[in-house]
Amino acid sequence: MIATRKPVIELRRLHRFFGRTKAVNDVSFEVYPGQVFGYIGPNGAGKTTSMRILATLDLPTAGDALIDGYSVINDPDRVRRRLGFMPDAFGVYANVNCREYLDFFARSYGLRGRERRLAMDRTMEFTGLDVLAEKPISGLSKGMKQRLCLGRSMIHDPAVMILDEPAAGLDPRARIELREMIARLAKDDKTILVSSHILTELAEMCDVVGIIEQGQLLATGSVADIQRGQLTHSRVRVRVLENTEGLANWLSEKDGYSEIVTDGELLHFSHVGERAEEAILLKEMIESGFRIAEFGARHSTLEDVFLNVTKGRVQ
Ligand SMILES: Nc1ncnc2c1ncn2[C@@H]1O[C@H](COP(=O)(O)OP(=O)(O)OP(=O)(O)O)[C@@H](O)[C@H]1O
Repeated sequence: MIATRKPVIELRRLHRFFGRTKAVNDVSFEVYPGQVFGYIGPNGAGKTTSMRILATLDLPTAGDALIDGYSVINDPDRVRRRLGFMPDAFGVYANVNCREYLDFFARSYGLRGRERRLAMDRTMEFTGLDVLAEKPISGLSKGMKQRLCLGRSMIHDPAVMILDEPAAGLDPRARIELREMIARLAKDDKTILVSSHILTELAEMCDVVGIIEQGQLLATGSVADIQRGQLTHSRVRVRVLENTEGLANWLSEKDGYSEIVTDGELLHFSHVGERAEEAILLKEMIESGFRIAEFGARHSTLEDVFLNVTKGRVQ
């Protein structure tokens, strides 16, 4: 389905260096219409830098980034019209209420008359800010401020939205609401690039994720693909009706099983490999005459996968 379509967001061998810091170092990926792409990496990985280049707020040292086929270097105006950028930190003016704030951006995008009123109504309704229209921004909660910032980035109804760590600092309810808003935007056929340093925060809402560290993309694909590409780390717990020590000795002669510990009827061990190997192991245990009453494994979580892919390097 995707292969025949043109990408809406495209990074082509993007580089951005600040002195000796390689903030973005040869990053390429594509995002297709209607996709939500999760851009995940630890602090300082290069997410904001690449997003700012896409938003035409900075220029690459080398390479290019395209929105709907238009280059951020050669066609920044066309890029801006098609794109809404929600920065990780945004400034607000004192003594301005929500309606005035959004109206300011609507005017900045050149919306006039009925078109502007419709854009305001649509945005206020979408973000749930209609009930808070007259409230001064200074009195808004963090979650409401994020809604306002999302509203500001969608006021001109862009096809592409770039959201830089929108969930940072939000409480669980605000996070869920944000996730629902992103899902609604995706359903409206927006193409979305959303960043976070927490994989689990994005896993559910993204079709594809890209993991970046030290300016380099380490992995891209669906969360399931990335998980599959990793060897599973699991801690296995077996309850055997007798001869636990015998089972421990039997297991210690096999490759790939470590940290073997016995505790009465229980045997614990670690396994690094493919999950299917555990099913084969269980079958072999039974065939070797061990009376297995329980067999359970705790597999690595998404967070573990993220930690495995990245090395925690900073520059
Ligand atoms: N204007 C700048 N001048 C010098 N170095 C910069 C500049 N902007 C970013 N950097 C450096 O580039 C690297 C990448 O930073 P960037 O803000 O893109 O990371 P990030 O993945 O968005 O991190 P965070 O999650 O902390 O926002 C960091 O080492 C940062 O210090």
